[in-house]
Amino acid sequence: MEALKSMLSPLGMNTNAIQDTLKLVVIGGTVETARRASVSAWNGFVDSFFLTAHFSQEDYPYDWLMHWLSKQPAWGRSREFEITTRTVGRSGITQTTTGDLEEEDDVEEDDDSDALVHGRRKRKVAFMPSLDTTHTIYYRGHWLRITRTKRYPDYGHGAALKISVVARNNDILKKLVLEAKREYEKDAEHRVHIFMADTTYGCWRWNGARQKRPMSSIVLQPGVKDMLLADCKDFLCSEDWYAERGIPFRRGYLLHGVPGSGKTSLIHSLAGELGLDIYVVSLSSKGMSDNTLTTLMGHVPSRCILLLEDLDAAFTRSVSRDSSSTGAPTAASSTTNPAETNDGSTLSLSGLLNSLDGVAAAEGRLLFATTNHIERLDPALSRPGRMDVWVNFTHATKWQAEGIFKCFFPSKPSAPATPLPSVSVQKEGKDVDASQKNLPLPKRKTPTHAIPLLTEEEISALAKRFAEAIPENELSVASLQGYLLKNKTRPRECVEEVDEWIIQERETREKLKKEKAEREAKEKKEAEERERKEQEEKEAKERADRKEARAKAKKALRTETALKLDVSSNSSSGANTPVLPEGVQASLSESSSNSESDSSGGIEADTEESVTSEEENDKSADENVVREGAAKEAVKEKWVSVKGQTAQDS
Ligand SMILES: Nc1ncnc2c1ncn2[C@@H]1O[C@H](COP(=O)(O)OP(=O)(O)OP(=O)(O)O)[C@@H](O)[C@H]1O
Repeated sequence: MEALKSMLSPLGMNTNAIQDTLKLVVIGGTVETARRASVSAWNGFVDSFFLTAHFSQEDYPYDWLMHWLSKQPAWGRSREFEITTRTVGRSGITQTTTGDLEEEDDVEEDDDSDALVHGRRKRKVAFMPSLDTTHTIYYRGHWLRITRTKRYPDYGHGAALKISVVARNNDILKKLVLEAKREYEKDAEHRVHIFMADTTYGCWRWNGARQKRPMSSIVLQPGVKDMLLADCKDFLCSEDWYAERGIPFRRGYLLHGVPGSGKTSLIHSLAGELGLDIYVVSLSSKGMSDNTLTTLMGHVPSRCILLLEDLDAAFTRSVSRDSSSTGAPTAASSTTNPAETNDGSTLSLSGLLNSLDGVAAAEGRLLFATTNHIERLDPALSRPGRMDVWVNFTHATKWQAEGIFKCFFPSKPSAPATPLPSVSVQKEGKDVDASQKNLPLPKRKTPTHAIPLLTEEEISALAKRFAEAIPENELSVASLQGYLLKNKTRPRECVEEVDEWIIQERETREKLKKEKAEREAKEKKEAEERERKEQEEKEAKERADRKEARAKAKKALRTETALKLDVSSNSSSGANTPVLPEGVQASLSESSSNSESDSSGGIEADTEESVTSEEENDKSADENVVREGAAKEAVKEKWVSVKGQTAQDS
């Protein structure tokens, strides 16, 4: 301080403004230099001692870490944040996070996440640290510096995480990622994640997480579910077996059959059972091309279910999925020359085949394809190696009807440990047994409907009666489910009224069939009418063209004849010789031969096309005119030549 004073004292009292300014510049410069030096020293320290890991939103570790961070108090206490009702991270896990905002009343009332407000689930508001802010979190004896950044700021999407830590090696980061993964998987245990193909960017987009569907809720012919599940499990643990034999580590399942028979439901259920995510591609979606599909297939993770829905619709682009639509491959299905359809899709069959098992195709995935019309598939698509297992789904059998009935109406446990007193609940004017408290519904806190619990024997008897009433292979399982849903609280009435419902169903189907037939007949008639009109227009045009051609021919003939006349008159007046020029002689003989061969068609003899009677009349009238003209010319020319000869004789 003293030194500074002594340095400044000569300037202090008697200095002018310039000296003061210089003083300020020197001090400011020193401070700024010191600041820069400290920043660069800190950066140097960070660079040399910090380990930094980057996590991009496109990859799973990002989800794991976002999920883990959502549970860290420091993350929730950010001083700069985004407020969102979207769930944390791509995973969409909807549990309470440290940053969740609740109304006080809600917290007191209950923590029922299923509560409905105006028919919708209550949305929770979450606090998320805003982009480009750095947080420091203490983890296992280390301070982690975490920054969330935007990966593609220009495109407005894609986020990334940067985690830096002072450590000798990256063990701490490995531990962090593994712990985040474990926690994520534990929370995701009851859900199946769905990813949809984004054809614009050629990437996969997370589309939501669905509750797992128990396999027992899918009712198929005995053995089908078990066979499929065993096959999938066997495949997933046979990677080495495939590698040893040089067989591509892929397996394809083709589920074909009538609509509403459980194809999609079975795939969801299998995904839940095997703990796999589902990647869905709609081949007929807008902008789908060979390149996009190949890119997408190359980015499918190794253990997942790849679902190609409605495989037959990929090349027909038909709106109708019924059996009467032709399903004939359009130009776009050409294997060599894919044509662009009006929806911008340029996918070809060869492109699809290549993406399924080409060099870039992912290994270890289970391919599931569904179709309602197996007969429309190209054999190359469904051959073994691409589709190894085929399963046919039919309309409901009696066996399935019985099974689905039992699924809807679970029976009362035969010997409850502590029998509950049966309470009667008044609902819609009917007495129903309220002992449904025994129902295995762990998540439902306030049941919105009461299901009477019947004994196992009673349910079995009702299910049998229900199955007997259902015609074999006539109604879809989806329609049975619809009927049971309508009667979910009335098992006995449901069985009593099933005959009536079947009659109604048949009538509705008949009506729909009739309406469809009428619509198709009308469309056919309109198409025929259109075709007839087009044909008529075409014929009229052809007639007009022919008429014009004939008119031109007549005109040309007249011009030629006039020319001949000129030549012969010149020769008769100019020289006394009766010898006619060669062309005129030829014309004369032609004219005479024409007059002789009138019946054979004369001037129009070279017209090959057949003509209508009207046209023939026109034509013969025209021909008569031409023939008359030609005959007159011939007489005239003969007279001229005789005259010429007489003149020479005399
Ligand atoms: N076999 C079945 N077991 C249980 N539920 C079924 C069965 N078949 C159909 N369902 C029910 O019917 C509805 C439609 O089923 P799903 O979508 O799986 O049929 P799909 O065969 O895939 O039909 P589409 O060919 O039209 O896509 C679902 O809600 C499902 O619960």
